Amino acid sequence: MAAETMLTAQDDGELELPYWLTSTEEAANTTFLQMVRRLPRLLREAWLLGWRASPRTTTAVLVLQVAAGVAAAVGLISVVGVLDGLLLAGPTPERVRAAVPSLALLIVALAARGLLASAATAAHGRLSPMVYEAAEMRLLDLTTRVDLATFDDPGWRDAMERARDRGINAAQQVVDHGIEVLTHLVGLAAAAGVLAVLHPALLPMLVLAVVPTAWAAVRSARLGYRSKLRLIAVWRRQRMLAYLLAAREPAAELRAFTVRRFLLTEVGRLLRISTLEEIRVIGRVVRTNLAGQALSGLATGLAYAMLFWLLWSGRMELAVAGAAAYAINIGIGKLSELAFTANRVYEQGLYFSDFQGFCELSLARAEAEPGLRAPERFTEIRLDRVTFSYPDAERAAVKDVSVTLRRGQIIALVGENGSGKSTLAAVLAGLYRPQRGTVTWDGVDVTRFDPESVRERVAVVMQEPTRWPLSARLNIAIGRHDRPATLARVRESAMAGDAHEFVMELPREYETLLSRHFTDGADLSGGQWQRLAVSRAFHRDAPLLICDEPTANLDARAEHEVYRRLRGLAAGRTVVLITHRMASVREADRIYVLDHGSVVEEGDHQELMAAAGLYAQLFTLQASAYQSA
Ligand SMILES: Nc1ncnc2c1ncn2[C@@H]1O[C@H](COP(=O)(O)OP(=O)(O)OP(=O)(O)O)[C@@H](O)[C@H]1O
Repeated sequence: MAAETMLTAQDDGELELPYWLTSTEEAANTTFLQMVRRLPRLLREAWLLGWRASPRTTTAVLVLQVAAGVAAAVGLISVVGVLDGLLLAGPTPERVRAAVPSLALLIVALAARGLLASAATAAHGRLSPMVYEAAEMRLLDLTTRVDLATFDDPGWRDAMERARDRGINAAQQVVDHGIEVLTHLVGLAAAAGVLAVLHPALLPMLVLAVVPTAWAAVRSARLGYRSKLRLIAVWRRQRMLAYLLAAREPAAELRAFTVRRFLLTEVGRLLRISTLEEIRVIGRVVRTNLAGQALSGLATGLAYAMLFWLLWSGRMELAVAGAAAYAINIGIGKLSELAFTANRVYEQGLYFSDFQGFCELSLARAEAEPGLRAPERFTEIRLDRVTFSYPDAERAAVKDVSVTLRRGQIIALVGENGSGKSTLAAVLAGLYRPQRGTVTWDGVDVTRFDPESVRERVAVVMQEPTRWPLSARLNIAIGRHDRPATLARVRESAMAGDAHEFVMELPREYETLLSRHFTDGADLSGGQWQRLAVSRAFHRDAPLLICDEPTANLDARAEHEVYRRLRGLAAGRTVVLITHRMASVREADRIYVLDHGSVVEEGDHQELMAAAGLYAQLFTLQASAYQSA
């Protein structure tokens, strides 16, 4: 059974996946030192990210956080002053008096730190969602800017999934933790400065105490990231299947084919794999952190032992030792916080690099936008020896095809399933760029036109039209969303597409929301959706209309109507028609017959019938089926 062979988790929890579920990406092999070296770049990127979202708020957060850090540092120095004063030799009132100025400074510093930290938190609270918004918008902008072929590239889709999955959040967190790192750095500088003044030998002890914790944190982050990298394809598939189990559209087929158990088993298997992997990783993370903490504890003990030795051997005064003990305590706290937040920056930086990687990849794949706009109308579109292959495909979907479309003509593309008709239509619509050959509009190569302007001259009725979760009116008007659409115009388009009648029967007529996912939403039948798609294409009012099986779901009357109107529309326009219904093709001005991506016959109906080739075969087969029925 397929489910049996799909995925297996070995006893030790290692992943064994089919080839299409493994990520080809190399795992993160960063070492601790590399992480430390990477930190300044990440902090700079965090700054840039915040700056792009809001320069004012980013500056405010930074200034306030650093000022709060400075106030905390002043507080620390004044505590040392207080201890110094209190632990002096001499009568108590004098010692108290000596400590008073430092105490006053401590109170002022604490109050200032409180105020500054609150203001910083408020500014930070504003900045964080702004960064999220900017990151999400950037991702969506780039996702929609790449050409359609990129969407068929599994590598790009994997990168997009990773960027979507954690990248946007990571962008926000890199900024959040990046700011905290700066604050802790200021605090640490104060503690280290105090210690260096009190006794320089104590400083390395401080560092020694924190290195193991930092190492453990970085190693844990890396373990987690590597495991996520390995699991990303598993999650993607699991989410896809979980969506199908919960979505409305496949609900009927799911029950009719009683595939519930089969799919549940698949989802369960995928979940099991990720659970096993996560349990395995968490075990290793806990062991790593335990080792880090034990070593840190040992080093802290050593720092205090050194302090006692300095005191015992008379190398340090009691007052100084008291202040040093306090500074060590604070310093270790600051260093731990710094290690923790720096590691958070590094950890999120790994996911953030997915976000950046995706942005770079998409920018490289973004369509070129030459300044020349496609002409409003054309007389002739010519495809000359065009070849197009999908990414990773072994065989070209369209091979060496030459086609000429003239204004006012109806051109039909026929052929068996998979012969390349839809792909050729997509090339005509400017959705795919051929790898070989040229497409010219009145002699000008389309690559010289802004691709968006080419597509503006084309209206397409897709094989599976998109069911936009919008009102019936907008589902038609979206065909020309850039122009104001009066209800009268929308109604006209609906009439042309034979959709007006059923729309008027909907509870709120043109304002009815066409989505069952919302209250009061309505759904349409397959044929009604198709008529709406035809209306949308009519509404687009473009010189080139491409209809990819526009009538597959239509009843005989509706089909007849659509073709009658299509013929009417062809005057002054060009219509490309893809259909398996040979009777609808008869009246086309020119028919191209495709087989395995190549044009094998062309001509009008009479010529092709006379040639007695593939077209005649397909036509006679259908005609005889009708006659015998
Ligand atoms: N997005 C895609 N990615 C990879 N290969 C694809 C993609 N779409 C189609 N193909 C492949 O390209 C070839 C031509 O497909 P196309 O959809 O153009 O055929 P068609 O003639 O329109 O078929 P049908 O009559 O079934 O609609 C097929 O072998 C198909 O497997």
